[in-house]
Amino acid sequence: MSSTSRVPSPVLKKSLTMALIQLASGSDKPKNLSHAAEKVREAAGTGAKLVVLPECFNSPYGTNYFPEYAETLLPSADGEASAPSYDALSAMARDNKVYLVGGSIPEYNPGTKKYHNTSLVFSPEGGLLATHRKVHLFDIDIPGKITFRESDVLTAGNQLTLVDLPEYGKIAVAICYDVRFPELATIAARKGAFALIYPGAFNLTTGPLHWQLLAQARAVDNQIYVAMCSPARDMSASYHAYGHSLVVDPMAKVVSEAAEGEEIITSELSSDKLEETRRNIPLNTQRRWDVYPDVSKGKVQFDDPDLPKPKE
Ligand SMILES: O=C(O)CCC(=O)C(=O)O
Repeated sequence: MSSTSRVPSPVLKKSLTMALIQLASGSDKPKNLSHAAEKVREAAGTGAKLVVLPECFNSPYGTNYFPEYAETLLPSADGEASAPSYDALSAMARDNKVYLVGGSIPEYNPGTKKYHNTSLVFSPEGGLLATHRKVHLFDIDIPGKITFRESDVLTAGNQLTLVDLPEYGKIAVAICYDVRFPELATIAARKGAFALIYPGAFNLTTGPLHWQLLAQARAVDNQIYVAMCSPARDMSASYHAYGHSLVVDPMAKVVSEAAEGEEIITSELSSDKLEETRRNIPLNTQRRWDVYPDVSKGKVQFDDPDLPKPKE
């Protein structure tokens, strides 16, 4: 007979207002940081307690830019870490008393001499809660349309990232191309995440086809919220981001969506919607572990020892 053991449901302890900032960034890093700070203040002013910035919010997006814009989050052998974006993000979270998923920034690790695409998550007190290095690098080649090889410059991260927001519950944070890998999302959901948050920067080829589809797919598979936060589109930049930051609910309905330009979108995440979805479509009690394995069992890496830790 079937084996239908339950997996724990994601817990959202109380309603949470989340804001995604579809930020317009350029080539001037200090300006990008001060502009992000203004927009985080504006987002917090709407009542948002969780604020999300896009992938590479402090720099233009492109392999040629990563080394120039990279910051050292880990101290180098001969000195301190130099991370203006870390300090700016920490201040944005603290000044506005919000949880902040700081999009992503190019990171240089002086110990390994490797570059990463790294997301930093801060508490309302400004403390670092988590660091996610993009696990799946964006290497694609669609002839005549888009060729991109992050792996020419970047090294992939080695862990799944779950972040506990004590008053609310757990979120999972991953970056852009990571959304294409359903295992990561399913493991996070089975470990109790109520939302998957992806700072991302899709393009004008794959964006119209896959951006919303992937967000809805991860939501419908896992019956949790999914948020994808893009940079604003800038047709004068070398990379044209798709935009359309969006939030999808556990029924896979798009509950808020931006257009292409700079915009803040907010959504209310509710435990009622999570519970209602799971009550109405009870996948959670219908899984057949006797027919296929549970991907969340077995070795899952959550604690890459090489990751930057909070500054003292
Ligand atoms: O998966 C895609 O089509 C786009 C991914 C991407 O732009 C990224 O990982 O930065």
